[in-house]
Amino acid sequence: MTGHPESLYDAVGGIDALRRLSQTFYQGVLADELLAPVFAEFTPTHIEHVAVWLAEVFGGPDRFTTDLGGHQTLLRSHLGLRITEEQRLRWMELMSEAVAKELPEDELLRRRVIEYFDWGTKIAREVSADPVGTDVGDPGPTPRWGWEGLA
Ligand code: HEM
Repeated sequence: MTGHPESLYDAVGGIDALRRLSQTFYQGVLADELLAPVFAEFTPTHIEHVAVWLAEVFGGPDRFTTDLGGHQTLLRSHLGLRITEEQRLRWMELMSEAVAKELPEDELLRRRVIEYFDWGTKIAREVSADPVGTDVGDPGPTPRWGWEGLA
């Protein structure tokens, strides 16, 4: 796309920007009374794992697939959480605030990133209704999200 780097990963500023985004987001989550209980098992590795996942989704290195178990592991992490729509919307609100704080002031870029989160949180919520240990099957490769949305 004219004037933009090819991938959303490069446009946001690479892994360091995604780490800052994830860090800021989790600060908000852990201070939030609706979401903090959902993240009772939180450990600081979450921050890095979310950044590595987002890097892959946005067209950067595929380290979540090669080192962290890939798409299936990501889905499994959400089993049993029983995420409500209210919690999903709060998640979106806190992530939107983190995007506004940490990502470049590029309207299209921010819109595409938020669209990904809206799509992804709906899947997380759906998966979370099934109990821990449910066979999630083969979900295929990690989804990729670009300037036109889902690739
Ligand atoms: C696009 C949306 C989402 C993405 C990209 C995402 C990403 C991730 C990743 C990468 C992990 C694994 C962390 C690790 O291995 O340490 C994880 C775990 C988790 N996610 Fe999400 N997530 C999303 C939506 C949500 C939503 C909507 C909720 C709840 C409101 C949620 C709650 C959790 C919790 C509680 C865990 C930790 C599970 C555990 O303790 O193992 N996620 N998520």
